Amino acid sequence: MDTLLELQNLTLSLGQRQVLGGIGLSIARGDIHALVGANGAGKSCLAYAIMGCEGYRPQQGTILFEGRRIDELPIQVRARLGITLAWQEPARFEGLRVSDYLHLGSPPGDPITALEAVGLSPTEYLDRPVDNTLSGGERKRIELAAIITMRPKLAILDEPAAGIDLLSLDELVAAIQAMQSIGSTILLITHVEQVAAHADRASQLCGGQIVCQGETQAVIENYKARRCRRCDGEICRHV
Ligand SMILES: Nc1ncnc2c1ncn2[C@@H]1O[C@H](COP(=O)(O)OP(=O)(O)OP(=O)(O)O)[C@@H](O)[C@H]1O
Repeated sequence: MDTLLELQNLTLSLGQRQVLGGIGLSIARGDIHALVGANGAGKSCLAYAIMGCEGYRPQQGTILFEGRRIDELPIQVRARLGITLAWQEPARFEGLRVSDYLHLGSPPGDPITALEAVGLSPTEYLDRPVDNTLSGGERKRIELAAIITMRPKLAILDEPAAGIDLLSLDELVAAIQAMQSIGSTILLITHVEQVAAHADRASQLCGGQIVCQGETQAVIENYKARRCRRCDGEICRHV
């Protein structure tokens, strides 16, 4: 396997609370890897730790990206190496138009193709401001379009389906697959089975620990059946 990202024994405490406890995870280059788990399982914290967000530096463990240790590197260096994160709450930029936003940093991809990939009409959206005059779902799609234009090596998507209407979930999946087809590897954090089901592999998180990983459907079934190693093989108390 050509491993893009490898986490070894990653442990993160915030204040008195341990939110990640000895995470081991490998993600293959080119894969969509789904991360599932109940509210509070630690999915977003893991995303922030990989991205290098302020305040989320692990106390223990190693993060390897393309075989290079990155856990001591600041967020902007990790971004330059090709890691990007789409936050659970999509960004607002008062005064910035969608076309400016999609051209920020002169990304390699074409903003028009990217907007079409997320199901938004370029003629209708390019001149609109990226502020609260857009719905949450529209901002979420525009953020995904920005990632498509960036062509990162690793895109971490935190709940990309949040705020996306049920009928548009297939379009969201198509946009994620478009990212994959242009070479990005995707860590896909989602509660929506219809979206997670399209991943190549998956991991299940409970209480800051990976309790199951492997073939996507098997992990989803394990999660839905509430099987959880951490909860002593009993019904998971956290689902
Ligand atoms: N800055 C912080 N300080 C203290 N505790 C935090 C902080 N951020 C998150 N936590 C706690 O860490 C745990 C994991 O939170 P996280 O946001 O990673 O969960 P999640 O799996 O993404 O949940 P959800 O599905 O609800 O988004 C939670 O118990 C949360 O309250």
